[in-house]
Amino acid sequence: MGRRAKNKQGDVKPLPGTVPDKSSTSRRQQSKKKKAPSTKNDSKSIKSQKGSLKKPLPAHRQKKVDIIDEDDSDLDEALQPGEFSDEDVDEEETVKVKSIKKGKKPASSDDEEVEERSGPVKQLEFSDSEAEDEDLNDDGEALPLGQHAFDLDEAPSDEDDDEEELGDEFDMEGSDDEEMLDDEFDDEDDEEDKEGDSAFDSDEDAEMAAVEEDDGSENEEDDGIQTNLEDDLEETYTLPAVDRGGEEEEIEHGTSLRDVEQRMRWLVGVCLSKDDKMSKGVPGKSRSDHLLQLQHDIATYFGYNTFLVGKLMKLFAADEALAFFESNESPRPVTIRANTLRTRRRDLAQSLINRGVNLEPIGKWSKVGLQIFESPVPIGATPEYLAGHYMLQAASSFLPVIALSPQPNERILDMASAPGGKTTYISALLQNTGQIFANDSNKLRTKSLTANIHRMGCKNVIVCNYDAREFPKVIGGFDRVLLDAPCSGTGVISKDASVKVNKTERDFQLLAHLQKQLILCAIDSVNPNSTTGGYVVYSTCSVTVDENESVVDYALRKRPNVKLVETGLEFGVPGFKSFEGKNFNPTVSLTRRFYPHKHNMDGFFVAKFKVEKRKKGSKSTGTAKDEEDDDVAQQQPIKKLNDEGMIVEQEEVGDISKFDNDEDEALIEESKRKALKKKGIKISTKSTKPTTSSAKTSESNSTSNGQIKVPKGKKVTEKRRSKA
Ligand SMILES: C[S@@+](CC[C@H](N)C(=O)[O-])C[C@H]1O[C@@H](n2cnc3c(N)ncnc32)[C@H](O)[C@@H]1O
Repeated sequence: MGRRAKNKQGDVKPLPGTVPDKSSTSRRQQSKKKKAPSTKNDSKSIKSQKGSLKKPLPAHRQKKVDIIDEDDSDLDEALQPGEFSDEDVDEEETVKVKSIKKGKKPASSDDEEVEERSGPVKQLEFSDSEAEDEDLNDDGEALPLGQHAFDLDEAPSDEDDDEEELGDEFDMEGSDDEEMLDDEFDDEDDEEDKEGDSAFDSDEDAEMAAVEEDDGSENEEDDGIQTNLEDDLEETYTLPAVDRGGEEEEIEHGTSLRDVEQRMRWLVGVCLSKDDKMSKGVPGKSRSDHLLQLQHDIATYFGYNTFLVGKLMKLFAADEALAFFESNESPRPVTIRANTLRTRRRDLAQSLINRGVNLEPIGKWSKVGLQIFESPVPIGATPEYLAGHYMLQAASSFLPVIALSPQPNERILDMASAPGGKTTYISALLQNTGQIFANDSNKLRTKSLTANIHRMGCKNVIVCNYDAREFPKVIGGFDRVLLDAPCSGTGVISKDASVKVNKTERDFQLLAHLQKQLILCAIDSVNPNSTTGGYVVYSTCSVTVDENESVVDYALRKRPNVKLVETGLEFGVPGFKSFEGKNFNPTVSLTRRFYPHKHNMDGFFVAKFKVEKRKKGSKSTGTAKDEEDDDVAQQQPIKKLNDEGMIVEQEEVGDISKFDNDEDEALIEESKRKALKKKGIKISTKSTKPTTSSAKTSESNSTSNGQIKVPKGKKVTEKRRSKA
């Protein structure tokens, strides 16, 4: 059981919709509650997954690892609403980590620790040589270090355009067709729609009405009710939230959090029961009633708003939902990524072991990851860290880069890249060849990005500061594009508990809208003629369907020239093919979901698209902005360069497709002139006017395929690759 919510010492705090009946039977019934049997066995049914990180030790065996990352000290200020970054949290100043790895004796006292540190240097054995065999992925391309080839079937084509309108994106109605999340190793054909298993997807009301009629009473004291809990229960539970119709009201005064926990576990067992008559539950109450109470109890116990609990419960069966919420109460493992531009993982591991760090490889799926169990030194301030030998990086954050599978000499766009965990990984996989355009719309965050790029020794990165919806107008024709989208952060609640209470339905709508705009821009920024690539990877650190499968399905509908392909990831559960009554493109099952309770890593989502050439006369040739016609698009200000090359808000949303090269050139010249002036070099205005050579420069700023080359200036921190 995870740690309790903050309000554990007091009485149950009122939460919207968690309603006790203060006056009548409900209250009376509450006082008669008895401990419910634990549903721990139910939770056990959630399998531990391949690729999972090692589970945390009990709290008393945990020690602190100090993580000090100076580079990211300004990230919190810089982070804007809706811009949750998994990396930010990875690089918090202090993180509790698991102390001792499985099978190793924990240091039980400080003396023992000292002894261990000064003892003989441990030798790590790495079975996976970092320099060895070059794997090939399913497209025949060489997989970079840290990746394995998997024999995966070719994804079915989705060339047939689905003309379905985007009308019900935000439909929150209950579903009668919701998939259970299957074990990822199950054959897809074996996947079953387990209707009714997933929280809130079964409507039992009609049946329960019949049951009520039969019973002739809703009174739980009715002797006629038979449950298999009777031996244990003198009296049964009540459903206070349900008894008051779920209205917002003061709740359950005097009910301890312990009582709520017990009822919550009991409710899980009731909701999982296959018995349509709900004989294990409160007489006269439907499955929906029990689920509603479970939602309220989870919200109360773990300190969420009921809206978010309801939204997240829809993803899981009741026992898995509880496991998910419990896992959000404990920290994920501290992991680092060895920077192969500066060192090898085995050398890094040895150096850290010499400092007394207890670590081991992250798992077979990565050749560069290390899991840190305990460290006597701040892991974000070791000499190795400062020298750029590693990045503090959540395990989940490796996944989109592995899926992207960048190949040497390619041109890559990382659309939302700060603070650069993934950018620097891509750079390492490219072995400092090619070019990475690392973009982020948040100017302050690009500082951390730039700092990380320098620390890690990345020489192939160009930092840009645009609203990513301006791509590909800024520059296009990329071999691969990573869109690690701004999201709600529902996958990283263990790192940012504020998500529990600060998200509304509107937030999810706005984020999904932005993500849909961004994904079309990502697709349009890819060169479909790329000989080595032609891929987009979309990822979020959120588990909601709105931000994941819905966005992917939207992209498939709007861009008939793209199809989903295998991510190449060894584990993760398939994305939902349908949700809340809405069917997605069946290939959406090629996307992968990752969960804290299954994989012991942050909740994450990864999808990989192959971008093909557009067929002549095919639809959807407009920009992402053209295609979003509701008011949300208009709320996003477009930015442009000021005369110092800085991004500034533009009052009117102009047509970004109408780039004015002359105007750009004048701005660039003016910017150069100011920069020189700052250095004390004065140039007459005359000399800055376009000359033949500058005209040539201007000309050469447009490539044959219409891309606008990025001029040398503030935004360009590294030289461009010659390939372009
Ligand atoms: C999940 S974080 C990216 C983390 C990053 N990929 C990494 O691995 O370190 C999302 C980022 O999107 C940026 N962002 C938000 N809206 C954006 C937009 N319209 N265009 C570009 N970047 C945006 C935020 O500033 C934030 O840094």
